[in-house]
Amino acid sequence: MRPTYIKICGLSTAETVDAAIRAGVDAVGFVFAPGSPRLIDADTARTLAARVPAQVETVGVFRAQPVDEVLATASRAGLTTIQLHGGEDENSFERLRAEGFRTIRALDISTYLERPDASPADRLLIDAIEPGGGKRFDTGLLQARPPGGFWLLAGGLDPDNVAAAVRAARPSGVDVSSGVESSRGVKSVELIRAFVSAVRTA
Ligand SMILES: O=C(O)c1ccccc1N[C@@H]1O[C@H](COP(=O)(O)O)[C@@H](O)[C@H]1O
Repeated sequence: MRPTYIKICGLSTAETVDAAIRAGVDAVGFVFAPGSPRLIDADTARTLAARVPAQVETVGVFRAQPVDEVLATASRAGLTTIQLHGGEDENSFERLRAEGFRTIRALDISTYLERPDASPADRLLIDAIEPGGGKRFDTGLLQARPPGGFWLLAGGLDPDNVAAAVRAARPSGVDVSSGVESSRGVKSVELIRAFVSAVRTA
C-alpha cells in the first residue's frame, strides 16, 4: 500500500519549510487567500519554494480569486500545484492544467455530499466548512459517498488525532494547517515533526 501523502499548509518561514522537508512531507502549501492569518506574497513564496526539492510539491492555496490572478501569483512564485477553495468555474482547472500546473479542488463536506462528482481537478480535497479554521467534520458522513481516486482529508487534523482519522477514513493523503501551529498563523517545527510521525504510525 502507498504511504499516506502529507501536505503541510500555510508555511511562511524558511525554518518551517526546511523542517517539513526534513520530516518527509510530500507537499508544502503557501496561502494567498485574502484574510488568512497565513497570507504571504508571491515573492516570499518564491524564496521559500526555491528551498524545496523537486520531488516535493509546492502548492498555492487560493479562495474565490479570479483565475488570472491565481495564474499570475502561482507563476511568479514558481509553484507546481494550485489548490482552489471555491470561486472557480468548470473551465478553471483546464486552464490551470494547460499552463502546466497540477490541480487540487477543495470542497467542504456539505458541498462534497451534494455534488460528489464535481471535481474536474487532478485531485479532490475534502475539508470542514471553514478552510484553515482548525475544525473537524464527521468523516463518518463519507461512508454514504466514499470518494474515489486520489483524495485528501483536511479540517482540524493534528498530531493527536491524525492517525485515527487516517485509519477511519482511509484517505490517499492528509492536509494540515492549524494543527501544527503554536498560535494562530505561527507554525511549530515540533508539531510538524510530530504530525508526520503520527501519520506514519497509522
Ligand atoms: O489556511 C488558511 O488560512 C486557508 C485559507 C483559505 C483557504 C484555505 C486555507 N487553508 C486550507 O485549510 C485546510 C486545513 O485547515 P486546518 O488544518 O483545519 O487549519 C487545508 O486544506 C489548508 O490548505
